[in-house]
Amino acid sequence: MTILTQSTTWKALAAHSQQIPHMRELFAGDPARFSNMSLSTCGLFLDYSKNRATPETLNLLLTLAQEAKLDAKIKAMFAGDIINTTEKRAVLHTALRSTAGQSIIAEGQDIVPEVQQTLNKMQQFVTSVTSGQWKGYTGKAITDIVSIGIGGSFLGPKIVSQALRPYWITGLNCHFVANVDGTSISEKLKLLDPETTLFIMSSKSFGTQETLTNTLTAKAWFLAKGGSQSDVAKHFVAVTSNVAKATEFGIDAANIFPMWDWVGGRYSLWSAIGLPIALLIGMDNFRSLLKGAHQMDTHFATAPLAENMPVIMGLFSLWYGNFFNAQSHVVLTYDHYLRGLPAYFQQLDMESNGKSVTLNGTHVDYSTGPVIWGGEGTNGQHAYHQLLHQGTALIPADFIMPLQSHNPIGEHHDQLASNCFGQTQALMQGRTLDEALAELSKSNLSDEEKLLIAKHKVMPGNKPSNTLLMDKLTPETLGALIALYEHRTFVQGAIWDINSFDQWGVELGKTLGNDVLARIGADQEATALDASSNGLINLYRRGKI
Ligand SMILES: O=P(O)(O)OC[C@H]1O[C@](O)(CO)[C@@H](O)[C@@H]1O
Repeated sequence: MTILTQSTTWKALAAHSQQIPHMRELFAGDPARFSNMSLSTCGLFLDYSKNRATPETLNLLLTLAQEAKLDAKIKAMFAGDIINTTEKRAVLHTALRSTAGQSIIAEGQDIVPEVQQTLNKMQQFVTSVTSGQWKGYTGKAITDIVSIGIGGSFLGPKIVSQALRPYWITGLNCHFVANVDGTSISEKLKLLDPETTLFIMSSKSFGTQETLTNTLTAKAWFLAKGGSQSDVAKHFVAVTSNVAKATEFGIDAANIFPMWDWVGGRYSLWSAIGLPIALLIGMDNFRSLLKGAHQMDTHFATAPLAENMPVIMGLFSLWYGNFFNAQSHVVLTYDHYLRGLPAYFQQLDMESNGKSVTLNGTHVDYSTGPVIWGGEGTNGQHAYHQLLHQGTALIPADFIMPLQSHNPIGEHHDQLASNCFGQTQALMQGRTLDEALAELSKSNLSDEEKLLIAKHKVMPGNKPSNTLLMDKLTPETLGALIALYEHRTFVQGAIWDINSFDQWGVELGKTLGNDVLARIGADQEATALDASSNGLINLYRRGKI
């Protein structure tokens, strides 16, 4: 048994979870529930009133957070303590959006100056490329960027660039390659001209198979299409913390942008890993993205727990996972530009909190990170929302929507908003048997048929959701929104007493993958592994079933 589940507060929460009235009743009993249970900060508005919660719920959850020393853990992260204990690293993505005058110490050194220097190096590079001063090997300006990276070195740049499409002011095109599947890079290369294409190789470790292989393919393509070895420096740059490996690989030292051990891959879009974003939206907009995140950092570090947006969201997610057996959490973006955000939050949360031992190695006796999934509204309403409304699983939902559209055409945005709010209402209130029968009262069905159909139309309701709104999707509000989810993930990991900043689970697959690769290329058929793995490898070697 862990200390957490033995605590009086945990037991009180378990008992309390059985006593919460249906949300319909909670709303009926408190006309001020919306204003009492909403919060506004950093350009974001959070309505958390549609949760299974009374004031007692919040008190208990906040007590749980205090007992887990959440306050002290937040301070430790911002102070650069070694909170990633298994990798012996500080966790300082917040330093990437710090302001020039701040001083943040990691491993005995103030890291703010090098963060600022890197931003300046990015600025010079962005100016040089976007002004046309940076020339390709035939003297032409760059028109296309290809970002090669995977995981945190891919999702952040890709999804933020997609989200900030209205801010693409530089005229460049950007393409992203992550998967080692040769189709991915081949389809991109077909569209490109080597004379005007610049590759950014993004890999913190400079050791990731997919990224190395894709970069080698890109380089071979460049050389085959007319570029020479001495031209490579004009077309390949890298972002990495492993400068030695990058130079050994052939990237000019002057074209390497630094990364640091104290930035986790899934928290790295704010570093030079965000270079593709900056090349599309310009450095001023990139700095606004950082500013929005910094505002959320300040809020997270200073607001009382009861008024702290990441804390409230983290606590409610834990509430459903630990006390209502919710196994997944859905993120529903009512904005086409934000369609990629669920995938981004999926990596952020699942790679961070997909853990099952506490910091001291004890096996947890409670659920940790849920499955994060989702998509854009209204599309999902015609697909998986059915299960949200009437399925047997409890799936808490976050609805995210800007009040103003970048494309205000006719009634589109009013319809979008009405669907978003209508969904949260339907999830909360559901439909009773009497209501379903009343709806059928004028039909020609027999009473027996009416009752049967009505039973199928019953929706239990009481399904929790948060609604997050912003005036408009801007670099600043997006920065705040992403930082909000980063900190929400931290809050849960801190209470569960797990390390949210390592990812040992992905290592075994990588190691075995390399072993399988050697067996695929070996002289003889595979015999040494389990029967299934041998069988699959040998089928693959034969190339047909
Ligand atoms: O930037 P790198 O070192 O190539 O790593 C890519 C990704 O691989 C992972 O280690 C997991 O596969 C992620 O955490 C990381 O973002």
